[in-house]
Amino acid sequence: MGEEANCDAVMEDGNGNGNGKAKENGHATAVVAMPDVKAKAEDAVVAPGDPRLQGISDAIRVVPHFPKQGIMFNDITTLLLRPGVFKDALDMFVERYRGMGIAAVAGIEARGFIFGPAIALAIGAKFIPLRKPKKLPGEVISETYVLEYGTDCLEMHVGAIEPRERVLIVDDLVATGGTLCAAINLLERAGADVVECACLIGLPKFKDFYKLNGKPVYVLVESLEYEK
Ligand SMILES: O=P(O)(O)OC[C@H]1O[C@H](OP(=O)(O)OP(=O)(O)O)[C@H](O)[C@@H]1O
Ligand SMILES: Nc1ncnc2[nH]cnc12
Repeated sequence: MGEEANCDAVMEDGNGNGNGKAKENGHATAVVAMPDVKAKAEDAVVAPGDPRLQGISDAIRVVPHFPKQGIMFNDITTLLLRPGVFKDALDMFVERYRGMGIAAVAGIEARGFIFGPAIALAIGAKFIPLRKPKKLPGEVISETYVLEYGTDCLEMHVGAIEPRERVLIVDDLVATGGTLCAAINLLERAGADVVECACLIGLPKFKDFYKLNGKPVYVLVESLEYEK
């Protein structure tokens, strides 16, 4: 697998002690990675035992050796084919972020675009696409990063976010954390207040504890189908 994210990234298992996750069929219940300190159990575990999580976990297909040997690809397109489960995932994010004064949801291309806009509309926030290079027509700021299979770059339109606006970053999956780090950096360079990062899936490479640039990462399910 690829390199670690080139920023401060460690992961909390959601119980604050590295143990006790409910794991079934390859994925675990929701966890949130808290920054800087070992999170207390009541802070860290989100919706423990929520019956929706098992359905979400079961709906994610794991494809071995895609796009290259050794990568266990977590495919969310199978979840998208099941509207009830897709809605459960969106609802869980909306329930968490509604009423938090979030002005913007920033979605990461491409799969963050599947979840981010629906969350944004439901919580009354604007949606900001963080795009791969040379896709946005206006003036952009850019951030280059390392990922599991190469390097990439995220871009955002100048003026998409105002200084001090509260923003949630959304993607389908966190693996090394490099993509989320780049998104955090990009938004903070524009003066935004990044509240949290939200992903459907976190890979167990991030086991025990993580923080990304000091920002919490909320993960619905954790994949166990992972080849070292
Ligand atoms: O935590 P990381 O190691 O940075 O990896 C996670 C990122 O990798 C995947 O996107 P990918 O770069 O494959 O782009 P795509 O969605 O356009 O296929 C995924 O959707 C995340 O954005
Ligand atoms: N294992 C994985 N599955 C799906 N998307 C990914 N992005 C980076 N690693 C991934």
